[in-house]
Amino acid sequence: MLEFIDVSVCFHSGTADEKMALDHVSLRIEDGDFICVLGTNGAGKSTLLNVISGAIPVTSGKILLDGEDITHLPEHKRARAIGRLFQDPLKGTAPNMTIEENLGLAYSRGKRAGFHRAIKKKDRRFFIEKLSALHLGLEERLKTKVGLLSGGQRQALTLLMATIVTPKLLLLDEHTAALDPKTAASIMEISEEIIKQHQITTLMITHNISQALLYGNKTIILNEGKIVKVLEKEERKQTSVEDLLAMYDFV
Ligand SMILES: Nc1ncnc2c1ncn2[C@@H]1O[C@H](COP(=O)(O)OP(=O)(O)OP(=O)(O)O)[C@@H](O)[C@H]1O
Repeated sequence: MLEFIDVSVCFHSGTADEKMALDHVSLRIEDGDFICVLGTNGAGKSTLLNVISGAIPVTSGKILLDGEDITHLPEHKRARAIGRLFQDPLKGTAPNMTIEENLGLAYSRGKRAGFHRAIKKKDRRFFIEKLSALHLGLEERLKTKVGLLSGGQRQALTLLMATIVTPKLLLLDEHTAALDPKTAASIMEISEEIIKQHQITTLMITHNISQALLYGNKTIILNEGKIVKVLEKEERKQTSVEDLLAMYDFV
């Protein structure tokens, strides 16, 4: 379970550019929750994910993961428990390394031998099995350098890398936004399958309102650094895209 207790993030405090990107946010994310995060540009969505991953520090408040205070835990230490995907498919994989080397790195996350762990036959079989499940033919291309893959193939690989050791939390930051509609739909389908199969607690930022009501079990709406709405259960089922558009200005 992830808990935000009165978390604020203020950029350029005390200057003319002062910006309260998160404004006293309190939130409880239960194990297995799959939460879609909506909000206008600048609402604070990426900042929310950035403070969870440790990419930026909080100004005040606390973040607890499974009861442990991770507020000041460095990003690299949180990375063992938190998988993250960005809009840009080029982030998250090493282009000059092969598919199997990239998977090997992700697989050794949290293991003692770390970077230097050699890829064993058993690992290779496991990678082939995982890649086959993506239905992109990548299992035939273990020795291909990742820089040669298309955006969609690369995003699928990043998703696999982020989840090959099941994370406590998965953060998806508009991870299909840069892909063509067909590839985006396929990556979304693969994401949902992996999340469901391993019951991964997930936060997904999207600008697609119908997607935000369709996927996962909760939808939260951020505005000016505050959570202005949490939709779940019956209320979520009965909310339409038109309702949300009428309530909030998602420009
Ligand atoms: N590193 C930073 N330094 C200064 N200001 C920042 C920084 N990161 C974000 N901000 C500001 O904080 C506010 C929230 O930004 P954030 O990126 O979290 O919004 P967002 O909801 O993800 O927007 P978008 O949908 O455009 O990606 C914005 O006004 C932004 O300009």
